[in-house]
Amino acid sequence: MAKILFVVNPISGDIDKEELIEDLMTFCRQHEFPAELFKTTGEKDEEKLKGKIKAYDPEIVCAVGGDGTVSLVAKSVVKTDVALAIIPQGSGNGLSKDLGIPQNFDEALQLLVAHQKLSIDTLDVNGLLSIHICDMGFNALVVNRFCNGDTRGPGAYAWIAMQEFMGYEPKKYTIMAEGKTIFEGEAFMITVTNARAFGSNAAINPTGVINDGNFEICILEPFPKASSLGILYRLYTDTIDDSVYTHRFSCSAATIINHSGEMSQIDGEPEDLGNQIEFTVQHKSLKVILPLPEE
Ligand SMILES: Nc1ncnc2c1ncn2[C@@H]1O[C@H](COP(=O)(O)OP(=O)(O)OP(=O)(O)O)[C@@H](O)[C@H]1O
Repeated sequence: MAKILFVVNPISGDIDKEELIEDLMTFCRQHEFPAELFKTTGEKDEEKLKGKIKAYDPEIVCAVGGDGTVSLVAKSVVKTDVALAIIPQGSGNGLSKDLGIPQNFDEALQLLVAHQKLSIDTLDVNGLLSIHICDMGFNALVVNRFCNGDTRGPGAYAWIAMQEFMGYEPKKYTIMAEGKTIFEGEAFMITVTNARAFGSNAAINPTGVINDGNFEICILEPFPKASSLGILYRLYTDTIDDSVYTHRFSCSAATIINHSGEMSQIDGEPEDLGNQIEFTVQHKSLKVILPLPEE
């Protein structure tokens, strides 16, 4: 039976985890899975988790939290044989949705019994790992304010986005890939991703494939406020390519000059990536636990 380490974030998604931890342990006893628990504290979690994985030597490390918790586990198991499982308990749960992992607790837990393992691509961003979405511009600002605020949950994120939207000034970027400049100018946001959609289900990269050896750069140029609803509609109907304000470019390596030097975000966590940001795909570098293919 697979040896499992559960990594539980006690604060993610504003959800109390005590009862849930009981359920996890009962489930493992019922299925005779050897299992241990690692609770995050928000302080030196990566260092402590790596130590725990080395000592316990699990086959599966299961993230029980939001995108930040999933990212923490991914950093600890990337380029190893240890597989990442996800029980979504966050505000957005972006990667788990993109991977087709059930959002319901009991269904996600059942994946530990019957699943397939798939190796997916990740991104190296100035030496940091991105498993889902890295962006610069408007969303990064909202993520930054969300992470520094006191309130969690999807409502808090949407509230901050509404507050910031009206006054947001687009920033200047230069994007180079495959030996040429592919974009130079102002943008509302630049999203670099291997996946399809944000945790809100807004599909910024509707044709993204998570293990094809390429990632996409999605440019949302400045747009009149009157066009916002139209852009939102396109994001939620997989038709963002039809907008005159967007471009997508597929590549395996790129450099972005973020002229304003404003904060970026990687997988839901604010990051100061400086002015020059280098992206490289890490092909099939992360093993993930997924639902069995449909028959
Ligand atoms: N015990 C803790 N106390 C305070 N902060 C914590 C604790 N454990 C983890 N954190 C912080 O929680 C953040 C990660 O939260 P996570 O992304 O899992 O949930 P979320 O933000 O609610 O959901 P999502 O990312 O899906 O929107 C990290 O910033 C991490 O430092």
